[in-house]
Amino acid sequence: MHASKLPTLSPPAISIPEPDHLVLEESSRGEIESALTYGRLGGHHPIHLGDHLGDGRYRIIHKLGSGGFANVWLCRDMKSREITKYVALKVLLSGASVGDDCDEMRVSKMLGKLHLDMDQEAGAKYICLPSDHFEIDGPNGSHRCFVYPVLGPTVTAPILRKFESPDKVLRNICLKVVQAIDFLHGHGICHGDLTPFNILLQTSGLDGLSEDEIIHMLGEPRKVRVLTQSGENPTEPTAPKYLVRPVDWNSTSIDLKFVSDQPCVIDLGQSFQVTDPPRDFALTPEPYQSPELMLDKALGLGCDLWALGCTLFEIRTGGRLFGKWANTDDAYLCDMANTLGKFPEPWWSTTWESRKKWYKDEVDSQGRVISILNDLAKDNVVPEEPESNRDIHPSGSLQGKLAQGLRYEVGWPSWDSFSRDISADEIEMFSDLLGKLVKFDPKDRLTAKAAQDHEWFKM
Ligand SMILES: Nc1ncnc2c1ncn2[C@@H]1O[C@H](COP(=O)(O)OP(=O)(O)OP(=O)(O)O)[C@@H](O)[C@H]1O
Repeated sequence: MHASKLPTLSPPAISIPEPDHLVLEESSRGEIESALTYGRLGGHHPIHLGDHLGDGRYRIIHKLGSGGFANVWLCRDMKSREITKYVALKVLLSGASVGDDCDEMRVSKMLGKLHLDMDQEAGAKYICLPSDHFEIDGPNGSHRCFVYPVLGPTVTAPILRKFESPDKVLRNICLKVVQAIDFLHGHGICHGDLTPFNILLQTSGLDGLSEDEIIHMLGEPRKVRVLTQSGENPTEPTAPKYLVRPVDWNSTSIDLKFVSDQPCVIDLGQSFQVTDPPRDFALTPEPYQSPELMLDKALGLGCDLWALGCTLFEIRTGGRLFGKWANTDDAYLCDMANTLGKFPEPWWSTTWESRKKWYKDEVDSQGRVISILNDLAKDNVVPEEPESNRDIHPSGSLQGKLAQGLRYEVGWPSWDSFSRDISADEIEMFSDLLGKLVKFDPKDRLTAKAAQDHEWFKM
């Protein structure tokens, strides 16, 4: 799910304290979950370490992540008696748990109807589907809960360092993501929110470890106290005593031997049957939106294929394909035009109304768009070092973007980076694949099935 779909929360039916009286003892930049998401109807369920959910079956032992709609907890499955077993439990905001249609279960239901033998389906093992679901009632409303396998982080610098051949590993991860999307598309399902943030690496070997071993490996959960404005502990049950900071996979003390090189595509909350696209839908974040989605609000498998191109680029290089510095639709569209050329009609002359602010109507002798203003429209990429790939390819092209090489950087709270060049051969092959996925006309885009046979994957 994505934050643009944040549900409007209904006004409280009972008298509860105003939500803005809660603060965190310390908060950090970019933190999604805040104290304000508690203490109100529609908000999060107050959860503490050691709590049991799902009729006592799932015991909370750490937090794995938080998004715009949910917190995801690492739990021990107490039903498993022989060996310890761990699961990821996604607990939705109660405001996101309304309605008959249950987003997270929709794909499982669609696939269930097809009576598939999932072991026989190549891409099925790279899709994260819930194994169980239930509902809990609490002081902030009812919350849908979904049980998933425990996954690890997205690809990051420290993870890459642990692999002997990171380039090969990254290409393999990309292939499996393509297989996962092919699996969905083959069964008429559009993912609807494909981004690199929704590609996590699988874990292995966690089951059987003791809780102490798990905590030792992931780091002791960090608690941040929730306080009232006057600095007191909140007394009402609508707020937890503390929030838990999610596992920091970039921390140097985490043992990455449990993180595999197999990806898994998560967050199928926006997925839909191609034959029945939703009328009211949430948009994928801008960097992954296709031009037809941005300009015509047209949704379909083609949007997934465009997002797939952007996602593969980002996995392989650690950088954004379109709009690295952009923060408006125009800036994203300009970067697409700089990289891919003039848009087809009617987009160029009519639909993209502000285009004339940035580009002339005609293109130059090499088919490149001609900028009117240099600021926004100009490409973000400045070639630096001579005698490298950067000088061979114009920066306003897919090759030019790939010529910047692999640049993975981890920001707050731990800093780390991992960088290296991408060979000229690979730039040629990969830009060919990307160019076929990010075609302007969705009908011209390479299907996920055909993409798997591309020579880039055979390097
Ligand atoms: N199965 C899992 N195993 C481990 N961590 C997970 C798992 N599923 C989700 N996470 C972590 O929890 C975070 C939030 O999950 P998810 O994206 O499903 O929630 P959301 O509220 O729907 O998010 P968004 O606002 O990004 O749409 C993820 O970014 C990821 O870090």
